[in-house]
Amino acid sequence: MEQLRSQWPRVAAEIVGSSHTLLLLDYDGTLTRIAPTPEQATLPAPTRSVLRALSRHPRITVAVISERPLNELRRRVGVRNLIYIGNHGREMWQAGRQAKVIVPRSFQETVARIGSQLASVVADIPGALVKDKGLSVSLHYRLVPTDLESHLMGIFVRDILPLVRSSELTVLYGRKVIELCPRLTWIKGHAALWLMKEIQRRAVLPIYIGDDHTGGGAFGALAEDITIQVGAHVGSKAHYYVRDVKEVITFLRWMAATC
Ligand SMILES: O=P(O)(O)OC[C@H]1O[C@H](O[C@H]2O[C@H](CO)[C@@H](O)[C@H](O)[C@H]2O)[C@H](O)[C@@H](O)[C@@H]1O
Repeated sequence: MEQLRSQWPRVAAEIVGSSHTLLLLDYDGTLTRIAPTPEQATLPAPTRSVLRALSRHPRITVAVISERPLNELRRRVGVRNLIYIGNHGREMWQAGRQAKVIVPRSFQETVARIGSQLASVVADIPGALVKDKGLSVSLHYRLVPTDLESHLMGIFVRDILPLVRSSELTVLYGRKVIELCPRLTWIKGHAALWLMKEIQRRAVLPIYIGDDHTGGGAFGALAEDITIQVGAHVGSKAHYYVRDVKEVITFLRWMAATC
């Protein structure tokens, strides 16, 4: 993985020379800085402005792709005419319409059942936060005191992991978050490929920018394209990295002004 800045002339020429760009952007850790709680990760107004400018650009299609639920994502970003993909790629909003990957009802019932069990076993651990996202559930531990983290993990491994292993769910480990979601062969990468097909009427250059730590991202699926990791994460499948969210916004401003 190389620093984007070190390869900039080549990458910039590829982008400027393309007839249409599909820009896929994660939300947390990419458009917003990581905050102590999910609620606090609000989108700064200048970032919303650059997304709005990009959304009106005739040669750029923008999709925000997140592990958050679709409705919450749309509310947080608040820019019309973007494509939104939520819940690990399983909920989509495009051209004013919602599409969903079919997830059997039994899977959703399992998410609810194990999610409520999870909430009850971590209830006494200060800072532990369980978020029911409909098609998935997250256990956030960013605010759990460091000396209690291994206790929390112990409870998770003892009480929850066996339930997950004997169910249709799987576990993803993210940035101070553990995600339980249906074990389906449809993740962010598949949603990205589906989107590329959808807009294939033009020659499309995909650019994916994300801070993926879970392995559920789209870097692997877009191996031929421009993939940019936020932060030099070891083991990332991205081709390039930028240092932080600030560099992402600089890149987006450049695209809005130059393409
Ligand atoms: O797919 P993404 O948009 O990158 O979402 C990944 C996770 O983002 C959120 O959690 C992360 O950001 C929070 C706010 O900055 C932070 O408090 C938390 O520690 C991070 O893990 C979101 O709440 C999760 O559901 C997503 O999986």
